[in-house]
Amino acid sequence: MIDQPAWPTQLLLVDAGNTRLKFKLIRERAVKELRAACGNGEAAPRKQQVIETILEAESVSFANAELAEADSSRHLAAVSVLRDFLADQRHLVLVSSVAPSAVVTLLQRSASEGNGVVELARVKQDAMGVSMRYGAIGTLGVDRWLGMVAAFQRVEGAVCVVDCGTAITVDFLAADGVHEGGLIAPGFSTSLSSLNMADSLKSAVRVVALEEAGADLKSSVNRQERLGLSSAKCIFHGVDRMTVAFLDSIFSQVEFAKPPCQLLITGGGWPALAYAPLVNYRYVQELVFEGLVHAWVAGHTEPFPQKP
Ligand SMILES: Nc1ncnc2c1ncn2[C@@H]1O[C@H](COP(=O)(O)OP(=O)(O)OP(=O)(O)O)[C@@H](O)[C@H]1O
Ligand SMILES: CC(C)(CO)[C@@H](O)C(=O)NCCC(=O)O
Ligand SMILES: [K+]
Repeated sequence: MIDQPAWPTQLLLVDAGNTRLKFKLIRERAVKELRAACGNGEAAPRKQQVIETILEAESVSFANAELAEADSSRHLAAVSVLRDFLADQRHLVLVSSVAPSAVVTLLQRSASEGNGVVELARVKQDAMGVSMRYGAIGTLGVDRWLGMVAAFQRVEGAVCVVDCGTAITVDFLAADGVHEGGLIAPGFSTSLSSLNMADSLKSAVRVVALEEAGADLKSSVNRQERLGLSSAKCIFHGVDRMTVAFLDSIFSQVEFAKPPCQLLITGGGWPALAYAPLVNYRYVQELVFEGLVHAWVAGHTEPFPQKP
């Protein structure tokens, strides 16, 4: 554990995923509220205050820079947005990253130009009520861990976290915070692109995806009985049914869990599925951001680059 840094003027939260980089800015006024809720910085934060501050924070929309693998010019485009944004502020950049380390290095470089510092979340075996049982703890994705941390602070009981992005990840925590285990499956777009399709077909599938997103709710045909009469529709419905069948298997595990278990869904891929499960759930688009703040306040982030 490290000494907690002084409270910054503003907090920039960064979720560097496999495909995209997501930012959320907690402005000065909200940081002050958070600080007050956390006492002198040593006490545990009032969890609800953290949640509300994150939910209310403006700016999710200001930069959702697309990251393309092996395309650092796009990384740079994202980072230049940060650079403009962070100039002359005493800011702290909290990062969750499962992206290549070059991404974090770029973030750090631009943050330091603006007199800011970067702290990286790292998976901890036992922290904030959550206990990991992964064999090699360093191999667990920090985004999954932060999602579990945030979910447990919200629910304070058994919970299943489903994160829909490049991958669909599933993690179950028991009521005592012990990680029972998880699943990693390809996300919707990942499954689509894993088929070796001609480029013309790829764009046809994209068009179908857009049409279906709107037509879905109106259609009288059960989603798990839909068939295609074109290559694009066959592919789209194939991947859709595979994804939904996978999710349904998770949801029935939650439904019949004993003792009962709550369901928290996160990730930008969920709304795109336009899918209503039969179990009760809550959708929180930015669970990773909540987890980041909890982890920082509790001293579970580390300066980047690490001090020698
Ligand atoms: N029509 C669709 N139906 C279902 N899912 C879709 C559809 N279109 C896009 N998606 C999913 O939405 C995801 C976008 O969500 P999100 O922004 O959380 O993920 P990401 O940023 O791509 O992933 P990561 O966090 O790993 O970088 C895409 O990866 C894709 O899997
Ligand atoms: C599974 C992803 C890609 C989801 O973003 C990420 O959490 C990750 O890279 N995880 C490492 C593998 C693991 O969690 O065991
Ligand atoms: K993600």
